[in-house]
Amino acid sequence: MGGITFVFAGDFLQTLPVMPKGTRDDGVNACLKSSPIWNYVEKLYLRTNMRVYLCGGDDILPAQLLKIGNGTLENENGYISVNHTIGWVVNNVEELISIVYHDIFNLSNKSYQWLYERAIISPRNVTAGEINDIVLLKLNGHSRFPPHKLKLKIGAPITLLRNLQPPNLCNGTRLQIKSLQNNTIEAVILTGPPKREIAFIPRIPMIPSDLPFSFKRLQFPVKVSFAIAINKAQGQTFKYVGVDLRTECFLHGKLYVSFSRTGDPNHLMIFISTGNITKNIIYSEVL
Ligand SMILES: Nc1ncnc2c1ncn2[C@@H]1O[C@H](COP(=O)(O)OP(=O)(O)OP(=O)(O)O)[C@@H](O)[C@H]1O
Repeated sequence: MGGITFVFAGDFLQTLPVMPKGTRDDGVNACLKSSPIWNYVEKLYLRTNMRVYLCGGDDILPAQLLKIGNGTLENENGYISVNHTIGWVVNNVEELISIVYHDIFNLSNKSYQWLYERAIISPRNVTAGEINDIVLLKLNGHSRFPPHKLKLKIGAPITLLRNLQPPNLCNGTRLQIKSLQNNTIEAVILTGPPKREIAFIPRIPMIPSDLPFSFKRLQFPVKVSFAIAINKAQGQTFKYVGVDLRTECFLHGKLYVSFSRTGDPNHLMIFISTGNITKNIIYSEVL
């Protein structure tokens, strides 16, 4: 390797690289562990769960999370039963929203921190989108753009979908809308070192990647983010988290990622459409 030292950081309990329409083998093959260089990597381990430690938690939650990640908390059908050592099971999606976004009608009176420290996470973009629509309806004001295009309201959190101006404005950066113009969104950055800085987001040419033919549209590269997909939540830390399990986690590591975004089980609310039992898929070959 020409004497250059590379440092890789990762957690194989978490989701694998996303391979569009990929099989289990495709995901596993894209993982660093499948690379020929893996045998030459010196492994170092970080064993303290800092999220839980900072919340003053004991060893119960970290141990439970590791069991979920390693698949040792499962019963024989690959399902696990969720109890208060992990989080609190709520009765429906409305309850999930009203606990995580308590008093959302008053958003304009809440601090910037209030929005920054909470999120609902969901296995699929479409279910996250449904929750965003429900929460947006609770906010005062009208959507500035025609609803079939993009529903946005002042005060709502948004996530950038493109690298606009690294390092401040990257794919995944969260912001809060301050004002909406026809061709720009004024927003305050919620995440990372530039938090609290004001940014102006323009419409940019975007080419949809999920269609069999390609065309360009001038669009705002943003998505409302009261609720986000689990893959977008990976790497993030929140104080209050709602996990929407109306649909099951369908790939390796998704359940572990969703349950490990906060350090306090009393701040983790979970809605499971099948009671308190949910699927936990683990690919043992990447552990
Ligand atoms: N040594 C530390 N001292 C204080 N806080 C820390 C330390 N390490 C991590 N944290 C805090 O713990 C939280 C998780 O840290 P970080 O995101 O770096 O961990 P991670 O292993 O990448 O997590 P994950 O992969 O699960 O997303 C963050 O809020 C971070 O600020």
